[in-house]
Amino acid sequence: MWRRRVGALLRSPRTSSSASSACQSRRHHLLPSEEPLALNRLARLFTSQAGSDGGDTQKPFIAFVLGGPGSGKGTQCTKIASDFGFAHLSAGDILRHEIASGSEKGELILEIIKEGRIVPSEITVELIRKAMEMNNAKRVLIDGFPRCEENRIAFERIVGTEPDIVIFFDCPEDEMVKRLLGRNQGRVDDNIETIKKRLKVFESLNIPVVDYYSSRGKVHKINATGTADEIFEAVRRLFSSLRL
Ligand SMILES: Nc1ncnc2c1ncn2[C@@H]1O[C@H](COP(=O)(O)OP(=O)(O)O)[C@@H](O)[C@H]1O
Ligand SMILES: Nc1ccn([C@H]2C[C@H](O)[C@@H](COP(=O)(O)OP(=O)(O)O)O2)c(=O)n1
Ligand SMILES: [Mg+2]
Repeated sequence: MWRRRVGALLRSPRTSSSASSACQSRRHHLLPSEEPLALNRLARLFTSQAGSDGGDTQKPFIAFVLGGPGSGKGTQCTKIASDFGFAHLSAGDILRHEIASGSEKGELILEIIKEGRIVPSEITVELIRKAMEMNNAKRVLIDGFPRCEENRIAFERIVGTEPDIVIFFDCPEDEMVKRLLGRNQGRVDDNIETIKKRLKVFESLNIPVVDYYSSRGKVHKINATGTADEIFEAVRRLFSSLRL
């Protein structure tokens, strides 16, 4: 079911009209023989223990996962996906996938990420929307999103819904810097100059989003110091208490 949906998505006018020219030409000339490859390539974007239920289009349970760069969002999301049957959509991974595609949009994204800035929300939200549509999971973690007020508003406008909960991993800055400098994933933004810019962006643009959701009673703050397993114990208690 969802493979048909993805096939349609790759051919859909919306996809081709919203894609940049380079991205568009790639999709227009996608040969039938290449389509399964493209579907598999796109499907690898997310890790889903929930698996797609192949047809239920009710609104999924959505958890936004926030925290500074290096606070452990990706590490904890992997554990949550595995233990609680969530699809893990990492906004950063989705953007890096677009970079890897060689599209014009990807080139723009790369320049922005190198400078530690935030990608225009229409780009990020459209990519997240497509990943959600392809996945069709009942439970979704959106990792590293929203990064700013514009992200939040664009999600509500384009996806048409709000998160059920927001997880905020609270980690001291020096610990985040230490973790990022030790991440060794070859990322263009894990150098001290860019890290400093990203931390400023986090304080100035991301924290106000946490405050917004706090005012609506949606934030669950987790102390993100200690080992990954120790932190996950608190995460496990939280998710076990949810009526999923
Ligand atoms: N509790 C922890 N203690 C020490 N290192 C951690 C911890 N959690 C994650 N890390 C490591 O820190 C780095 C950043 O973690 P990651 O999950 O990518 O954070 P984020 O997605 O918030 O940037 C990774 O190298 C990861 O292995
Ligand atoms: N909602 C988002 C998420 C990430 N980005 C950009 C800006 C971020 O510094 C980079 C990397 O994001 P990612 O979530 O992978 O970064 P960390 O895992 O927190 O280190 O991507 C964005 O512009 N908008
Ligand atoms: Mg991450």
